Amino acid sequence: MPVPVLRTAAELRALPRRGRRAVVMTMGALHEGHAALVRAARERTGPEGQVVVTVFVNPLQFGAGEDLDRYPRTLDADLEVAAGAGADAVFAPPVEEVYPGGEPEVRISAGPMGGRLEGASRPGHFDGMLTVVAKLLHLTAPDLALYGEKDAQQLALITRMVRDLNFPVEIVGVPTVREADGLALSSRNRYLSPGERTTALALSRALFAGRDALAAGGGLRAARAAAGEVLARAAEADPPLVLDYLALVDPSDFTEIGDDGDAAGGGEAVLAVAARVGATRLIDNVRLRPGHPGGAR
Ligand SMILES: Nc1ncnc2c1ncn2[C@@H]1O[C@H](COP(=O)(O)OP(=O)(O)OP(=O)(O)O)[C@@H](O)[C@H]1O
Ligand SMILES: CC(C)(CO)[C@@H](O)C(=O)[O-]
Ligand code: BAL
Repeated sequence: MPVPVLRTAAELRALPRRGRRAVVMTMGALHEGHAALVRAARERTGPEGQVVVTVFVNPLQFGAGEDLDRYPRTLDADLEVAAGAGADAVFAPPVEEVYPGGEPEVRISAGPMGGRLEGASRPGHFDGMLTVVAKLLHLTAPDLALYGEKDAQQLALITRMVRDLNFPVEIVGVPTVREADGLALSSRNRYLSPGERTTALALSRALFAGRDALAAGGGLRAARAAAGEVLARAAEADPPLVLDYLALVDPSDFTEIGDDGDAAGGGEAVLAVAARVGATRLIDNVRLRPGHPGGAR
């Protein structure tokens, strides 16, 4: 069944509420990772509930020189993926509908966590991201909202915003969906040539090497070193991987964990990587659990 496409805030307000409402926010170019979020939303609302998918490429979270203009826009295909995964409606507004006053002067500040890691590499990104997430939460008024763990710092910041600013919504994280060879699904993967894709596999391989080193009893220092070795080899590949960061961080606030330090939050850590292959910038991460069998999940 085709899924209704709502273009304006007024159309969204006119959508009758039914049971618990879940929202899955995306920038479009939907793939199986997005479909997993929609299916997880459906499971949580039950058949009597309602799942709304938003498709909006948010200019505010792109920096100068980033890929705002070439970001893939594939609404017809997105509607099929959303419907196939169980969405009830897609909200795909034009920019003027989300930013009726033009570029906003008042924005959400992502605070100290927003300046770390991804925030250090993409200044202003998380302020822009949280500002649009706040707007989309107001517009869609959901009971719950689901986000992927692939964008772990984004998920941590949204969770923090909702707590700090008393948004009446439950935030749910969904595990990263990967290709059979480990590459995390990402809309930006479609920029990769076959050779670039082969090099890009080093991101997930590095993280898995880190997880395996931890499972073998090496501790967090060995985990990071093992990941670093994989990335160093990929830097010599053709085309090369250009590392932005490899970091071990505390999942609650994304502060870096020293080599011998314990992570706060029950000793868990996130091993996160960002790198460029050709003109494409990719990120990935795994959760590490020192002391747990397998070292991770
Ligand atoms: N492989 C994945 N597994 C689970 N969730 C994902 C995956 N990829 C993206 N998501 C989630 O889907 C939501 C929308 O993300 P977005 O539209 O930016 O897709 P993306 O694939 O991350 O794109 P990009 O390549 O631009 O980063 C976010 O909550 C994001 O974390
Ligand atoms: C959450 C989001 C839809 C806000 O534009 C975006 O950052 C994304 O797709 O992850
Ligand atoms: N998936 C995160 C959104 C962004 O890269 O802008």
